[in-house]
Amino acid sequence: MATIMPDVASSAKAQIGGTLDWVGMSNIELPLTIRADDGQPRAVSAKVEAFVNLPNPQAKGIHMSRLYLALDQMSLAGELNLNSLKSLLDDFISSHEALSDRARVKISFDYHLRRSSLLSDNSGWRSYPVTLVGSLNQGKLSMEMNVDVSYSSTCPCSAALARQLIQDAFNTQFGQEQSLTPEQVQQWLGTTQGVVATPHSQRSIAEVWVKLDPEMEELPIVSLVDRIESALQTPVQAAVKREDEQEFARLNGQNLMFVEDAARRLKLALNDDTQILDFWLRVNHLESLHAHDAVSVTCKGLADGYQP
Ligand SMILES: Nc1nc2c(ncn2[C@@H]2O[C@H](COP(=O)(O)OP(=O)(O)OP(=O)(O)O)[C@@H](O)[C@H]2O)c(=O)[nH]1
Repeated sequence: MATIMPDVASSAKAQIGGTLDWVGMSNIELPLTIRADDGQPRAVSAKVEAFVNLPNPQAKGIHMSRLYLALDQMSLAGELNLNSLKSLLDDFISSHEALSDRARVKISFDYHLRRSSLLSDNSGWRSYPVTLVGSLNQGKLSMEMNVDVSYSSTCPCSAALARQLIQDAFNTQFGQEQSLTPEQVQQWLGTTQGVVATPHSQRSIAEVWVKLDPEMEELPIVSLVDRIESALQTPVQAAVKREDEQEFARLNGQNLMFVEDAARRLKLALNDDTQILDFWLRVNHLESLHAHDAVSVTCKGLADGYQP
């Protein structure tokens, strides 16, 4: 005869009563197959947080194994897309009938994309940290996605100061010359005395959160990364030959950016996308001039939307 095991989650009362906003698990290890908007199913190694609420102040606890098994089933069932996320949240609630009326899941993974070189006929992998957050609140579904994009930012102030030093060096070198030829100047410009100072650039990170239309079927990872990179113009590169490096230098010189400029570029680009219901973004310039970072934060500005 099977032993009857005690089940305190169902039978015991809470020692101290009180409603709880979220109860669940974090750092759940989960292999998943993601299908984003490039149509290519891709295996990722995800870390997951899963929660339900506990509105009954006397209920001892939730059933953690049920949340875990619903996630496990999703991982085995096929590709993760917005529909499977919705069913997962429904499972969280239905497996906690009479206990919970809200559910939340957060799935974090790195998504690799092939990126073409700037000029040469090459391509390589770039990795983008992605987080999906789905929540179900008394039947109301909300889907959010975050992607972090690395790029290069060259300081406009530093560029102007460097140009002034170059002008000064030109005056010192040629100020007394009566007959200066273009060849002389061109030759001089190709030396380190000619370009006597260079502006500083920094590795920069745009953290972008978007609210997705729950009716959407595909995860818009690729279109969001493309939109962000094309607004910034200087994404970190994968495969780089000399012609690509020279083009990168040109793009940096033609897209000088303070942290304010980068945030405004992204705001404009995201406002243009009708699939994005709301957004919040933070750009971080990991300065090379000083040890602290320059940061700017903005959002779409909806009254009931993301707040800065
Ligand atoms: N609720 C809760 N469970 C925890 C916690 N830490 C570990 N667990 C364990 O999670 C395990 C799974 O819980 P349940 O889902 O209730 O497991 P179960 O009773 O076998 O499953 P059901 O019969 O479906 O309820 C239990 O063995 C708990 O001890 C905690 O802080 N809260």
